[in-house]
Amino acid sequence: MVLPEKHTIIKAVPEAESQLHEVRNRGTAALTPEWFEDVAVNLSAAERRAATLVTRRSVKKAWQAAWLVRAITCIDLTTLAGEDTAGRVRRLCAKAKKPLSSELQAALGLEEERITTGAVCVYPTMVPHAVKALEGSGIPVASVATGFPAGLTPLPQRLAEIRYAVDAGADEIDIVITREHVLTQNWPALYDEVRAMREACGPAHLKAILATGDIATLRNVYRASMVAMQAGADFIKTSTGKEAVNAVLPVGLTMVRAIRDYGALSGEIVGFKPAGGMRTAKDALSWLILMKEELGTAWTMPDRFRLGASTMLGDIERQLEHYATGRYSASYRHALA
Ligand SMILES: O=C[C@H](O)COP(=O)(O)O
Repeated sequence: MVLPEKHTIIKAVPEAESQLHEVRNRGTAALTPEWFEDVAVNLSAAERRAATLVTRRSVKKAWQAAWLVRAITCIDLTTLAGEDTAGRVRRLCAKAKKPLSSELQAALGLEEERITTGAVCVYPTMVPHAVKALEGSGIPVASVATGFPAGLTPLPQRLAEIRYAVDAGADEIDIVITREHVLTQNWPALYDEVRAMREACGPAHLKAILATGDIATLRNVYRASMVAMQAGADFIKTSTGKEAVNAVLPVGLTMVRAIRDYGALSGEIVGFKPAGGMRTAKDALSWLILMKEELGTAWTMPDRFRLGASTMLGDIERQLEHYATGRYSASYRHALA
């Protein structure tokens, strides 16, 4: 069955190999506090804006299916568990290479399209397994590093961990920042730390995890976002998935406004990755709406937007299956992701 809206859905599939933005964020030559020290963030205004963004705009039918396909292409399919094994990583990579069954792709009119997730995200010692399993697929391997999730190991070890993951073949490094630097407003220390991490990454893209659930206020979130970007982060990311509060929209709104402001001041482009606690297709749609409304369509593509999630793909598959067949499949059929 080819749906009449086929073209709407096909347009959702980004060009192949577009996961990594070619142009890196150069950051600023030195910490520039004038860009953030006087900025205030109003919590209730951010909450109101985040709530109306997702209720005002509803995405239906073919458009919804299209957006869900786009969401898949932006997922950093993640496993960050103590019980990770080579086998588990290989299964995850197989899912990343083919997130939708051939039948479902055909039912959506996408049989000719190459649909993959945006990346696979793993712990450093799992990188070699992921690199091998994804060889030739063009899917980037992302590795967390720097003492993830707390980041409280000495800096030389954290930098060595980045180099280990890059040497093993990671294309992207998800670093965690020292939350204490934010809580004590020690912006020079945060800038220097992220700069050193960016150096250690070499050609690998750096995603800076701010662990926003740990840094108390939206003002801190805005400031930490600015400092990480000034230090050369290619992406800023909300959370590790291990904090008590992970990706939430008012925080995301604050971060994307910081990306917008930083872009206007520096001319540089930085991507955004909400991560942690996102489980449903509806979550994916909410974040895509936020990106489109605040930063425009270019920020709904995998080179500028990723969804860090270990389990969201399963619900997206179910919703797409419902769209294509009118029936919901049992969730156990989509157990892996
Ligand atoms: O970066 C990704 C997160 O660790 C995934 O969190 P999650 O398991 O809550 O989806």
